Amino acid sequence: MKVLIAEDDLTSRIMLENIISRSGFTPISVTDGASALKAWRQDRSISIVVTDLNMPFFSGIELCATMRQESPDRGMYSIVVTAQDKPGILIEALDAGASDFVYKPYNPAELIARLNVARRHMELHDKLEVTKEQLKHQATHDSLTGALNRRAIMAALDEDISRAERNNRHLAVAMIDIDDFKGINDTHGHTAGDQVIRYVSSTISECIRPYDHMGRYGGEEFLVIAEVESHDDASLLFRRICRQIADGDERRSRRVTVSGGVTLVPPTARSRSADNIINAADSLLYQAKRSGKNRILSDKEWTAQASA
Ligand SMILES: Nc1nc2c(ncn2[C@@H]2O[C@H](COP(=O)(O)OP(=O)(O)OP(=O)(O)O)[C@@H](O)[C@H]2O)c(=O)[nH]1
Repeated sequence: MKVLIAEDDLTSRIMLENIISRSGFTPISVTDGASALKAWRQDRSISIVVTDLNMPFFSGIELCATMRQESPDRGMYSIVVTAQDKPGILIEALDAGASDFVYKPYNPAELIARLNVARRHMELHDKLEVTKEQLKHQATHDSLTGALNRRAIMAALDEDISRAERNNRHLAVAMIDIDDFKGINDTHGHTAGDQVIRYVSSTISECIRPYDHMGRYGGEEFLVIAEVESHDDASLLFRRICRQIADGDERRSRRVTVSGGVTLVPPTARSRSADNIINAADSLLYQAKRSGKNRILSDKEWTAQASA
């Protein structure tokens, strides 16, 4: 764990460096508050700061206050060290954002004990951050496939519609459903059904680009949002997905196929809401199922078929 030392006095700085490295930390030394702030901004792995109070240009209290104001959520533990015994200085430092305060001359053992408190504090903070990330992931991802869950893919759809409008881009939105999935469950069991869901999910994500989105919309239904150039571009992409799912895994005793409906959202279609887009993709999916399955039908293809 790195400890940033801000101390203008050479003797005090060397003493701090010794104590800090003997306690198993990695010391990083600077000689004034402004350099300390710069180092802290540049290196996000610095979480503990030991600072002198009076330094040229920028005091230890100003340093603690600025760090707190700039990054209130960043894990940080700051210890102000001073020989100054001005009444109220301890309260002033703690109120400004310092975590601890030590008077000089200090007992090295006491400073080490305080650094160990800082270490425990930061370890707990890091564990909480990991748990927070895990909970965020669980809240937005489907546990079977690891894909975005319904709430998250719908949120992505809203964001993608706005971004596509802003950037004058076309979006293709597809609803994809596994064919005869009930039969797979009934014949091969629920676990085999789950494997098929995972296979379809991973195949779709392999076929789209990193900035496109896909999520599990329902049991065996997936919503895919891709940025495309045109109708033809969209048809090409979803035909490839459909083919890849049907042909991609030759080890399967039973061929897995999907059907889908893909609707193109041009940048000018400002009035189209997410619900409206989902309904359009859903009714094209219904037509794809009715017209024989193992196909993904776009609105252009459907219009052409209907008027033929
Ligand atoms: N194994 C498994 N099955 C699921 C899951 N979620 C939904 N299902 C099943 O998916 C099946 C969906 O069947 P249907 O809606 O009748 O559709 P289908 O058999 O695919 O028929 P078509 O859509 O017309 O091709 C149901 O039997 C559900 O129980 C899941 O997480 N795991």
